[in-house]
Amino acid sequence: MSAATEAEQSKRRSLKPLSRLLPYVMRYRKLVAGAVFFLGLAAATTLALPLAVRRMIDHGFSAADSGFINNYFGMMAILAVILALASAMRYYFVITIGERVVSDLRRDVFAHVTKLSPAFFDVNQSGEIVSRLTADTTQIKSAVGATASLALRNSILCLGAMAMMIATSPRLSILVLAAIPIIVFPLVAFGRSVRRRSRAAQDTLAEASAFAGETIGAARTVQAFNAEGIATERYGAAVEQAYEAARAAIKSRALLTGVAITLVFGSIVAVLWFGAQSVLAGTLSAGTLGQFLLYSLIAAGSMGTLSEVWGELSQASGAAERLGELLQEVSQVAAPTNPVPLPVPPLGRVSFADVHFAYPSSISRSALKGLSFRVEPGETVAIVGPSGAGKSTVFSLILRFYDPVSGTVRIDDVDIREADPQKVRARIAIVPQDVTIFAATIHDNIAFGSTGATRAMVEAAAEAAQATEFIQRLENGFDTQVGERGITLSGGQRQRIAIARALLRNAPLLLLDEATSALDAESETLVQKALDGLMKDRTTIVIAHRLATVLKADRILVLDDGHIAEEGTHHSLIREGGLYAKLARLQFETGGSDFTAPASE
Ligand SMILES: Nc1ncnc2c1ncn2[C@@H]1O[C@H](COP(=O)(O)OP(=O)(O)OP(=O)(O)O)[C@@H](O)[C@H]1O
Repeated sequence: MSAATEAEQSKRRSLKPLSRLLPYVMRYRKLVAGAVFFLGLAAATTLALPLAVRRMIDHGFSAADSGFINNYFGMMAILAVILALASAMRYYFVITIGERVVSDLRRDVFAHVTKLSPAFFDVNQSGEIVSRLTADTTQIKSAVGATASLALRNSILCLGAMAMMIATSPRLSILVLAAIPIIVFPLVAFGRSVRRRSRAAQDTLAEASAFAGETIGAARTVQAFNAEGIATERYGAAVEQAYEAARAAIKSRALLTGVAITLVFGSIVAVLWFGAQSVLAGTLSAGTLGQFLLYSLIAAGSMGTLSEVWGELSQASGAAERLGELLQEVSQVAAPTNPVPLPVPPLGRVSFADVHFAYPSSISRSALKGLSFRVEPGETVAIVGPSGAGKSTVFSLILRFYDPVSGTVRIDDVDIREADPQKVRARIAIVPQDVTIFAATIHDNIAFGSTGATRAMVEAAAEAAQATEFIQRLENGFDTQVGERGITLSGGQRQRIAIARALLRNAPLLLLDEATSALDAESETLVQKALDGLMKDRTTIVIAHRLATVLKADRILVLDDGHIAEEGTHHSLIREGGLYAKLARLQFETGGSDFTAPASE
């Protein structure tokens, strides 16, 4: 085993990460107090039962003593009722704590993750994060609730039963103590192998699940390529592998159970044999032996449970550690302690001053190389340039998804690194190329990001975005539920929803990434009209793909390899005969409507 995996193993075995959960648990002191009280009561009642049994055996069953026997049976019945009540209450408190803590944890992790900068999402898969949010928290739920209470109950029972064993018969207890190492050592060794194998089984299953998630998410593509068979085969093979891994784990576990029972009961039988000899010799009463037997059964049973619980707790500890890492992740674009306020009313001015930038995930390749430009309030500026020139990167920096390596990005004359990112983004409306539609109603999709928007405002935005007509034709109008990722809407409809969303936000600065996919003439006209309404009276920076858009712009910035290669109007740039003229010529020659596609040459 390599040093790294060994370190990882010992880490996995440590339960320390579970202490991270303590503050969550301690928020609910009353629940914890209730759980501990009933846990103690149930354990004490269980430990009291064998005492009653001994008195009964020793007293013997003779008809003359029916009153005495009745008393004892009455007491046992009362103990049973207390045990039942205490167990029910313990269950209620313990499980409620688990559910409560995990709900809080899920909310906290989600809130934290959604605030992390895009640099985090460049290197972390969303599927994995979601799995942490669901699978890891579920593991913690059982750990904090049921498993922790099992561990505590059985620890109390085990210690209590052992103490009672010593009190009952010190001589027999010494024999039991001598047997413990014989039982424990093989079990610990076996337990390790079981854990290793269960871990392997879990990992294989996680891989199979990831594949299933990806394939089901892309069901359309899979069917279009007739790849259902291959996908099923691959999934089948992965599931089979997970089965084999699980079977290996089950085998070791079965063996562990067999060995454990043999050792534990073998030892008990041996100890009892000695006990029986003592009873025969008259040095021990039969009742005491019975009492001892019951305590050793309780101790053995609770030890068995503890060994199982240990495995579950160490799994939960791994989950707590992963979630802890996620919670410790620091956003790279946090707000400064004393943010500089942005001027009121907003101006709508943007400037880049000698901005150099490389994505954190590919730091050696500069995406922007000394970019400088200025966009004045109310201006419409088009950015054009070959694919990969850095156009989308400009938008990402304006939105402060990333910070420049050097140079300054200013909005309304304030360096956005010194402002609160939320305040900066509140001044920006964006219509991206790939519109994100959520699985919600049309109304909620338009109102997304505009808290407090009234129904009338949403409808007015839809009207201005030329969307009312198609929305009204939907089954439930604005209350129609759209499918995941807006799958039930056409491309043009999705764009108009995005435009309505941006209109409703009513921000002074509009970032528009024109869609490259061609719409039919009617949709195109509607989208164009909607956009004209949106761009009116605000500063607009548009990544332009259409001639109509560049013709309308006050100014065109031609971006090439992370810097501004040319600047001017359509006509002046054509006259210059540089990169823009080449891009435009290619467009006319091919008759296409996309400016950026012809990147080569
Ligand atoms: N998240 C990212 N992580 C690492 N590199 C990136 C990331 N996004 C873009 N890049 C790289 O940065 C450079 C500029 O990309 P950008 O997306 O800004 O180009 P673009 O001009 O918008 O291109 P297109 O017209 O094709 O969308 C490219 O070389 C690209 O590979």
